[in-house]
Amino acid sequence: MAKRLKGRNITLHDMCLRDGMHAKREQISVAEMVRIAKGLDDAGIPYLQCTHGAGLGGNSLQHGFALASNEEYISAVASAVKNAKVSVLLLPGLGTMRELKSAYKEGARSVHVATHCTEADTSPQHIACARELGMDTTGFLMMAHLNDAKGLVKQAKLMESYGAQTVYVTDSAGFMLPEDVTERIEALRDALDPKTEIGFHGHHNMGMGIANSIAAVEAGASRIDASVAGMGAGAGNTPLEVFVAVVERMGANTGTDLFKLMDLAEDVIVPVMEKPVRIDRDSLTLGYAGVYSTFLLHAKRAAERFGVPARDVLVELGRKKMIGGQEDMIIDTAMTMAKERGLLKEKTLEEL
Ligand SMILES: C[C@H](O)CC(=O)C(=O)O
Ligand SMILES: [Mn+2]
Repeated sequence: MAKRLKGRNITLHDMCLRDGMHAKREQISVAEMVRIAKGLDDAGIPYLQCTHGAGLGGNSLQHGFALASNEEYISAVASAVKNAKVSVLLLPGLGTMRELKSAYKEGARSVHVATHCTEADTSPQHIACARELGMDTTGFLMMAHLNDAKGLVKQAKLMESYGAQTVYVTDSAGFMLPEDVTERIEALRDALDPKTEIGFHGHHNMGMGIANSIAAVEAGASRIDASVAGMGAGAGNTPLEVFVAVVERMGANTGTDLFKLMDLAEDVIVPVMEKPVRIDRDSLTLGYAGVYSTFLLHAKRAAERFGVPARDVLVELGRKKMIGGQEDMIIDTAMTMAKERGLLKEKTLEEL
């Protein structure tokens, strides 16, 4: 039987030093970042993302404070790697063009400019600025399950018109099933310029990270985000070394060294994790209910504070279709639920 991905080239983008920051409550040290980045570089990973979990401008009360500034992380990692390109995440509004220029100065050469899947029109200045700097520029449509294929095409075309060289379908909630991915990526592939690359960023909350990324490649994506050992928000990103093993068996080329990646996962990244990044009751709920993976630890904290099960809070956040940037609504939701359940007395509410 012919190998389904025979001859396909896949460009991998590792996320463990950016999405993985969510799983570590932003507490990865510069030394740990450098060690992991060297390992990724040595294993042939072409792009690795490294910033605060929420990207440039992410250090804040809302999103938490990292152990170092983005500039410190980027500069240390960029000078430690030989071949890999260092990338950053930028959510327009949280990160600014000033911060993008500063990241470039420290050595960042690629950027994911990220917007909600219906709000590409908040990104033209940041995409144009990245192109002026000569960066590899991606438009990154988050929570893509909340827009249908036709709607996503409209948003992707906007990003392409602003100068994005790649447009990503981003399954921030780990909600999608392979057919959802196929439909969206095929629609983008049909509508965008053949020179524009298409990417897919998956979360493993429903155990679909590998299957969804394969569906994306089969439908025309050439760039895949993943994390060695899966270190990322929720149940983590598509586990990179597992993806490499599977697609190699299917005949694709990633240009990476699988055994080096396995060793890096086992010997370096897993020991750095605070808790195992895995599918458990709460991370599975993220996927099932369609909730932004980044909300997991915020929801667990709010649930504990107000005595409501985290799963109930997450289901409610999914029902309300809360999106990135609405982190304060997690506390509001948990508090309202506690009040409705008679767990909060008015006096206690005032004290809060
Ligand atoms: C800020 C988010 O963590 C971006 C991301 O990785 C996603 O939406 O998924
Ligand atoms: Mn993510």
